[in-house]
Amino acid sequence: MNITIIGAGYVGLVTGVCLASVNHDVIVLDIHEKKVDLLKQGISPIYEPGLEPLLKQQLQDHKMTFTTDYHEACNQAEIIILAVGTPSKQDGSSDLSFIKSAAEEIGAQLMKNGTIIVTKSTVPVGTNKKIKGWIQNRLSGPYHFSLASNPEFLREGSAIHDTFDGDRIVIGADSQAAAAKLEEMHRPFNVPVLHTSIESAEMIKYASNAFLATKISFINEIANICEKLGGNIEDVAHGMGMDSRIGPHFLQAGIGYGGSCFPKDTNALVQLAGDIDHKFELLESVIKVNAKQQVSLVNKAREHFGSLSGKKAGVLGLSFKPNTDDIREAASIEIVKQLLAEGVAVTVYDPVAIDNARSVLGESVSYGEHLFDSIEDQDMLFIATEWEEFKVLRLKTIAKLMKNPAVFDGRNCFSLEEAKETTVDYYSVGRPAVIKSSSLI
Ligand SMILES: NC(=O)c1ccc[n+]([C@@H]2O[C@H](COP(=O)([O-])OP(=O)(O)OC[C@H]3O[C@@H](n4cnc5c(N)ncnc54)[C@H](O)[C@@H]3O)[C@@H](O)[C@H]2O)c1
Ligand SMILES: O=c1ccn([C@@H]2O[C@H](COP(=O)(O)OP(=O)(O)O[C@H]3O[C@H](CO)[C@@H](O)[C@H](O)[C@H]3O)[C@@H](O)[C@H]2O)c(=O)[nH]1
Repeated sequence: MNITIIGAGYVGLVTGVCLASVNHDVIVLDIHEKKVDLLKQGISPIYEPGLEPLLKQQLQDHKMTFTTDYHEACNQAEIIILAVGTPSKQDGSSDLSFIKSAAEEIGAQLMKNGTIIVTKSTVPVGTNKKIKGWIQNRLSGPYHFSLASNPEFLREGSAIHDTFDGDRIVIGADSQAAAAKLEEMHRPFNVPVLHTSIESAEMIKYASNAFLATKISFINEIANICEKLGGNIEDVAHGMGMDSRIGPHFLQAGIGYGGSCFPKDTNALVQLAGDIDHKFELLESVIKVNAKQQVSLVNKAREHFGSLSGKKAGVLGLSFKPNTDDIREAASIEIVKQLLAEGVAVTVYDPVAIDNARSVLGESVSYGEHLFDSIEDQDMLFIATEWEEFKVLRLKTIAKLMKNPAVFDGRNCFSLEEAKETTVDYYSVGRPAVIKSSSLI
């Protein structure tokens, strides 16, 4: 099939590469010229395991092209997939300006009947109706087109795997023919397909993200209670997860959820409910708990040291999760900002996210070239992302390198047994702190 994707961000790029690799002919359009130039050379502007080799292969096989020209992208397409960003506005609601401008451009370029316009971007319930209007307003003739909502569920860091091995594909189309065509497009992925109305498809995306965020805030609250009452959150989560009605996933306590989706989509759903005078109290609490959790490690450090002013801290991990260079809404950035506000000199390290972090943190911190640069001679060490290369470090190595070995582990990378065998004062999440008697004197 001839498929066009509008937006060469995370979703557009991964979707495009995967569709091309199962033999569709894919054009990806973006308005960002530099990005398109890089992509034409087979260079991925994002770090995503497995993406670049697959991209290069599709270019070599002539299954994929990149452009900034809407006419070239849209006039022959059977299916046009909208994958532009839908960031948060100041009030938390979804900014649909990129969707609107892309829809208007598509409308102006439609020159035949039967094109299916698919929304993959995460958009509030009712947006597809608006998209229809925006396209219709720009049509140059009486062309018929179909609309569908086909939300994306990939996770950064495992995006290729999630596309080929996802749990479900949701299709909400305005006609049976469009629904059948989209099912055919996805068939090579061999993932179960659910057909719904457009509105249900739009809501499935928000409800899924909100539910997962709720699981995370819930387990983080249980972790906070464990810290005060006793109990080990790892055992508690394991025991809860053994109940098949609860399930073992998304019960990893930590320093809160970040990324480009959960924070944005939970806020957008609260706003969407508010628009119809429904106060979504549960989700409001989930968001509040998450904000509190993001600064919980620094609170522990303050309690440990008294004042943090004039001290030196290393921060390991800047991306919002491992295997990505994305730092959008990452807890690490909140931690760094708070440390800086308290007069701490901060050295950060991340295997792939340093360049992105530099654009946000500028010269306010030092950047380690090697992870040891963030450990050596520091008074305290924060672990904000559970990168594999941090997990294979040993606490006794960390203890030797640090000035005052106090570790604040936001991702429970080390066992309490290991912490007990070293000179490190070790704080983690939802587990008892391991404080050495010498540090209490
Ligand atoms: N990132 C994820 O893991 C993920 C997963 C599922 C769903 N989503 C949703 O998918 C959508 C896209 O997310 P993303 O992370 O890929 O966004 P992104 O910000 O990484 O990329 C969006 C791209 O769209 C381009 N763009 C903006 N306006 C355009 C226009 N008028 N015409 C053409 N291109 C335009 C931008 O230049 C950018 O390259 C969002 O709604 C997001 O919520 C994201
Ligand atoms: O048990 C857990 C699981 C995750 N997280 C945190 O939650 C955030 C999000 O993680 P994850 O969901 O793995 O990454 P995303 O790439 O943001 O993916 C989410 O957001 C995407 C965009 O909407 C959806 O497509 C995916 O299905 C959904 O999982 C990260 O900060 C994680 O550290 C936890 O703290 N504990």
